[in-house]
Amino acid sequence: MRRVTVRVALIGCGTVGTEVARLLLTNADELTARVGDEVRLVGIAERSTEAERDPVIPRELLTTDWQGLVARSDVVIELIGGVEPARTMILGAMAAGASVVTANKELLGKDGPTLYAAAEAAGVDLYYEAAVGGAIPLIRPVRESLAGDRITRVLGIVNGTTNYVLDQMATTGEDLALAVKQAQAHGYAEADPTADVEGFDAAAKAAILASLAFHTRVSTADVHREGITAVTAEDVAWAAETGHVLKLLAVAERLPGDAGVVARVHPALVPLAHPLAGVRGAFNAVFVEAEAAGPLMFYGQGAGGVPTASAVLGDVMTIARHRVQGGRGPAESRYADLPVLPMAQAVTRYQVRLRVADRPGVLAQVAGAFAAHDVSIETVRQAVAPDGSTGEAADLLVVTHRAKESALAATVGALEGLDAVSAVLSVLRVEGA
Ligand SMILES: NC(=O)C1=CN([C@@H]2O[C@H](COP(=O)(O)OP(=O)(O)OC[C@H]3O[C@@H](n4cnc5c(N)ncnc54)[C@H](OP(=O)(O)O)[C@@H]3O)[C@@H](O)[C@H]2O)C=CC1
Ligand SMILES: N[C@@H](CC=O)C(=O)O
Repeated sequence: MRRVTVRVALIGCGTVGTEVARLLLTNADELTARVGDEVRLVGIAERSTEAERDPVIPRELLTTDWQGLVARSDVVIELIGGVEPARTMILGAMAAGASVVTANKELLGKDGPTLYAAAEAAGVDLYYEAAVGGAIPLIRPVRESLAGDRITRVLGIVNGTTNYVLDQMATTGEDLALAVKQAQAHGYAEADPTADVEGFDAAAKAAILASLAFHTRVSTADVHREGITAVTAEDVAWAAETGHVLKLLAVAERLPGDAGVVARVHPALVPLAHPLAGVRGAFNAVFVEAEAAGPLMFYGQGAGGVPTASAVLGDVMTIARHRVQGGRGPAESRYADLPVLPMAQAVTRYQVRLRVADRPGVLAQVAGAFAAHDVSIETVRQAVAPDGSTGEAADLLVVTHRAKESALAATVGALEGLDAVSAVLSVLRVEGA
């Protein structure tokens, strides 16, 4: 009889866990053949063994005793999400000698170093490809394939739910609340979708990517975060009117001269000609720019049980091969230890929409406010609302060259102080131009 070499335990059998179990069970022979020894799902820990499950899940695999399960496993897959009890379970698994696969970006973004340290101390693997970009191979290229290069920037769409919601708002005119409900029904959203729409999920992913890309510890709290709840139908319409589409972007940059790292998540205007503009539904796409490799684009399904399960299984297979053939995955690398700088240091372009008095000299006053704060104007034009409405006042649309966030904030303050400006209607960052 074949010796069981790699015993796999699953904790959490929801949207992703069910699909992971399905792949492990239905493809067991093939996975075994690829590893060279048996890969077997030995148990699934859940809160209750009585809850309704997909028929693919054999009841005899279910247990509520995660500690007992972990004690008889070589690889533990954590798919419950959240900080606790997931952290305790992962640390318990490692202390018992098991390697861990997790998709838990919330925990990694808040407390990744504790997990890395525990993996190191126990001499086990920690893999988390599914934590960023769902099915897209992204962590491994950043952590391993680009280990000999110098990454300067990571820019992309890393949250499937918000991309789906903004896409629905732009293409069907649906409102945000309804689109979020649909994203939940598709299995894209987090257990609490606030994590998606308020940008927490994308911020955690930005922190994970920035830490790996810049060999520096960046936690979720270091990431400037704005979600999509303040995005209005008018913003979406204005984006289209000006040849853009609104996307929730994650941007992490190494500043020139290694002055530091800035990581941010916010809605941004993307020009229609840019590849990110064509990323629809729950798909994700991430540009990684490295000094030698140049720009690389990673694209694919960023959320959903089945695609995410593919990434989880890839990690299980890597660990299984390590168990059979020897070897270990990379440890945390934070030798660069660059300062993590606040949003005020970020540099980008802006589109500012202003309502001004329709009288001579106003344009000069507005231009003066930008110039006084060293923000260079690229274009300025009188805007006509997408619904064609006009009034006694005029709306101006100002697009700037690249400027520091602090300079733009000071400019907006100055504009608000001008009596010719009755309102700053919107300020949106422009990326990818
Ligand atoms: N859904 C997606 O598209 C993606 C999800 N992820 C990540 O994957 C992880 C799982 O997500 P997802 O499958 O969507 O989440 P779900 O909420 O669908 O599933 C979580 C499962 O874990 C169970 N669970 C919760 N607490 C415990 C516990 N203490 N002990 C045992 N089981 C528990 C839940 O049981 P109960 O039903 O009783 O609450 C549920 O079955 C999360 O970290 C998420 O961020 C990553 C990429 C994509
Ligand atoms: N809720 C997340 C799931 C994948 O990480 C998303 O919508 O991207």
